[in-house]
Amino acid sequence: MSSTVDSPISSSKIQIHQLDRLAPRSAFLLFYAGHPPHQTMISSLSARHIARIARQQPLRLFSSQDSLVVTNVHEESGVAVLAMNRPPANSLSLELNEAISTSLKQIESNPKIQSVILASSNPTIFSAGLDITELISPSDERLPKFWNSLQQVYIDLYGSRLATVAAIQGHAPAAGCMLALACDYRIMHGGHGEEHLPTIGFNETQLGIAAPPWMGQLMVRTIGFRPAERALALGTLFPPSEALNAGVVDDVITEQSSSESNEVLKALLPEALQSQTSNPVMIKAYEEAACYAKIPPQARVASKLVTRSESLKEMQMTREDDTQHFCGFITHEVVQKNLMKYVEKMKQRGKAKKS
Ligand SMILES: CCCCCCCCCCC/C=C/C(=O)SCCNC(=O)CCNC(=O)[C@H](O)C(C)(C)COP(=O)(O)OP(=O)(O)OC[C@H]1O[C@@H](n2cnc3c(N)ncnc32)[C@H](O)[C@@H]1OP(=O)(O)O
Repeated sequence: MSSTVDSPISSSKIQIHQLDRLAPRSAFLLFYAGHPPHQTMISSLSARHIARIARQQPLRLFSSQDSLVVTNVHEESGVAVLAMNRPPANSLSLELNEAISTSLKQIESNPKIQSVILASSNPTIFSAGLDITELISPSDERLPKFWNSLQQVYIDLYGSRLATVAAIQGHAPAAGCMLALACDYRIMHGGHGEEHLPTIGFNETQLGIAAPPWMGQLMVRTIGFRPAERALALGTLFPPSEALNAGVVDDVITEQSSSESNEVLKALLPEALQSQTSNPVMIKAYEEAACYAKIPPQARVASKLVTRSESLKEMQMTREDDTQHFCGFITHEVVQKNLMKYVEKMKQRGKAKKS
């Protein structure tokens, strides 16, 4: 038996072939069909259940509005998109970190996909870094779990078999910058006039904290020792042109979106990102991702291992110590005071903006 299900969240159609007999592979089947996956919800439905609903009515696996991450794959070009979707600022909570790792692994499990674009459904913020509320008066149980989930995102992104391209539409401070630096290629939007320039960098010292060694070293490996040493100490947030000059990003796109939407992007982007089909950062990110996807994968992955395996090994070896340092540091009284002050300032700024 074969039936087709109209997906409410993308224009793609899912072919369901003899789904009743594919119980253990149902999530895979949906994923291969190009449907944005959401592991929790998919795994909570049995294949038999899905098949029954599929015969009767359009299948709504999840709503893109309440997914922390939205994904889609375009097998023809070998490119996928993984977009963070946690309003208002894509700040990294335990759950968002886990969703990024899970979705990346799901994309990796499709042998037809060679590249992934890491993007944001927010057109002005790539990611605001760690969710600062995770750091204030944290519980003893959640804090190490939270940090572990961030380490895991780094390991998964930096060590991915996929070519990873960061489409940085807007701000990317601290751990938001880490996500971008863990990718293979970074494209940043040049901003809309001098007053609305997005920035990228490790601003931790401005919050009274310091980037952990693996994050700091990521900047060192990207822009070189001396510039990184200075940027880390000062907590520099680079506007686009400075980020390009320093080598924090590989490309800056200053042109405005055109009115014509790009046909490939229409097929590639998840519904939550359909407004970005004429966005020059996305267009460039797709071109770059497709370019990587054409390189013989074994050779591409081997070359990535040459530059990344040592630091990944080091990360694995020091991971537990890193978690202990982090928890000790964050729960220190002085650090807690600094963080509270910072959040207070952030809230005041938000209020002033709204009034
Ligand atoms: C020896 C070893 C020791 C190891 C020790 C380790 C120590 C820890 C290392 C941690 C490493 C990583 C750290 C981080 O990532 S910390 C987070 C850093 N991020 C920031 O500082 C960004 C703060 N946000 C901003 O500057 C702006 O919001 C931004 C430029 C991103 C966007 O500005 P915009 O004007 O467009 O938007 P708003 O400011 O109005 O923000 C919208 C709403 O989002 C909320 N928000 C923003 N950022 C965060 C955040 N990071 N966490 C939680 N919430 C955030 C903001 O409050 C607004 O909310 P409301 O709409 O409710 O007002």
